[in-house]
Amino acid sequence: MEAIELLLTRQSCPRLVAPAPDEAQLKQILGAAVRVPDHAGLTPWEFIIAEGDGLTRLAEHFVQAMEKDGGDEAVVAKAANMPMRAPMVVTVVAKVTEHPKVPALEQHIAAGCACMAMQQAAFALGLGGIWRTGPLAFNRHLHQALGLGEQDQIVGFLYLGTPAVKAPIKPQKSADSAVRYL
Ligand SMILES: Cc1cc2nc3c(=O)[nH]c(=O)nc-3n(C[C@H](O)[C@H](O)[C@H](O)COP(=O)(O)O)c2cc1C
Repeated sequence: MEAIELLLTRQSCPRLVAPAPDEAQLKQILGAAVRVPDHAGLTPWEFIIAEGDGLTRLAEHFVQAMEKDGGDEAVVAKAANMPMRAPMVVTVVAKVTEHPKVPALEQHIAAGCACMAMQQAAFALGLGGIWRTGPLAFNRHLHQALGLGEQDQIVGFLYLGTPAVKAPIKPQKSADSAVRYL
């Protein structure tokens, strides 16, 4: 796939099934992640990969975090199922450090770029992915369970796998309404 074709046709895939990215594919996906712009070379990210039993552990963390947050039965049951929507879930964390020239926002953006690059790499490899967040991304109980520091932030749960159906590519979007010239 041409790079420009990837950039103009990338789309999310919410319905994902096994197989997950294999070892070689995952290496390329992670390689794309760490290739993104990174002010001052802080590598302000961590990728927590859940696959197989890891998905069950992630679901347990989700459940406990929601319970500690006072979530009702329906909310907790929904959380338990979330990681089961794909054969692999990568929790993308912005690992934020104090830096005189690189504010936290830039470190969050860099981690977000990494998430996007991974989705694009998966798409280019014929796999599917969708970037999700929701309240759990901001849940401090989950952050603690995953060993995040006080300044760290989950910027995305990247669901990866094989598209369950071959969805048609969505029509091209126009940027016209978002553009103005000075
Ligand atoms: C930071 C961020 C968080 C998102 N969180 C969710 C989410 O929790 N649930 C969801 O369905 N889509 C979420 N999305 C949107 C999807 O990733 C996706 O972009 C959207 O469904 C549109 O599909 P497309 O990427 O094919 O245009 C999020 C996107 C971003 C950038």
